[in-house]
Amino acid sequence: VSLAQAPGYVQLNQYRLLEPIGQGSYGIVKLAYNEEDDTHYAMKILSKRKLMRRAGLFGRAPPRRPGPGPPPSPLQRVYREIAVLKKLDHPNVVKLVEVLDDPAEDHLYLVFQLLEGGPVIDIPTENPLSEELSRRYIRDALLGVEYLHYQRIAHRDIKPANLLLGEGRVQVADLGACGELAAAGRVSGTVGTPAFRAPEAAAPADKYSGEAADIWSLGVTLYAMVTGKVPWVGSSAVELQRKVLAEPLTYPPNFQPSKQLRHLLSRMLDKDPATRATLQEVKDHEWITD
Ligand SMILES: COc1ccc(C(=O)/C=C\Nc2cc(OC)c(C(=O)O)cc2Cl)cc1
Repeated sequence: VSLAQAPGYVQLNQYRLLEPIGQGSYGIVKLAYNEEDDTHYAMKILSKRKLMRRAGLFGRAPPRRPGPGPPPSPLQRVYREIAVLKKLDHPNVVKLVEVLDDPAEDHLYLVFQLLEGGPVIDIPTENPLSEELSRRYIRDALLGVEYLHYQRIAHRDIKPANLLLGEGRVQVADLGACGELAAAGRVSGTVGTPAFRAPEAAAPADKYSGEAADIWSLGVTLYAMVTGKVPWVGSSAVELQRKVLAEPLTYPPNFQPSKQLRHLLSRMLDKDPATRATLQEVKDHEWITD
């Protein structure tokens, strides 16, 4: 019996999967070519089994009593992300095109509009962005995050890898960690990326505000754009969290930020969420409106 030579690529409905273009704790993103409309897309591929395994228990038992139940499992979080993404429509938020979810299949495919420029910057780098370019990118990110907050959603994992460049503008990606701003008592500490996570993320959930944490992450992201590195590093999440809480903001020796930018970063990276700049104050800051 001659096995028909399987094609060297994976075909999924009208999509031909091509090379990987993104990788993270969530899974993998591949370039995909749609033969029907002769257009490329970004295909995010998730494994339901892997997501359930990360949940520890095999899919959490639903809370028996009303009120904030246990935090959603990673798989429930993905379905929440999908439901949220379908509702969203803003020039600075990624566009979910379609979801391929075969119940019999372990893989879940999220098809997104391709943002051909990819992440705004890959850190660490010796070639950071100019203040002018960083200003343009962070302005777009602010509009995207403002729209999410208006929809009562906190992103909770803002970082350069989730700010993608397409059609000359930045779009915010990856709502995998997002939380409803309204949901009280949700678990605050465990989402996001440690170097970009707000100092209060480990505080009790009622002290935690998703909006303020997003401003902090935007501040770390802006710092990363202009310096090419993150402000605090640690060999473990615990050591990093300690430094973020205790150590003052410093700049690399050969880097001289403008006075306005230094002021803006000190306002966004205020360790106290209660006095930290609000999104409106950032939008009105002279470095942004320059
Ligand atoms: C060099 O050229 C490149 C062009 C595009 C990319 C790219 O797109 C990467 C990730 N993409 C995404 C990730 C997401 O989550 C983690 C989500 C989401 O879940 O919202 C959506 C998208 Cl699109 C990379 C390199």
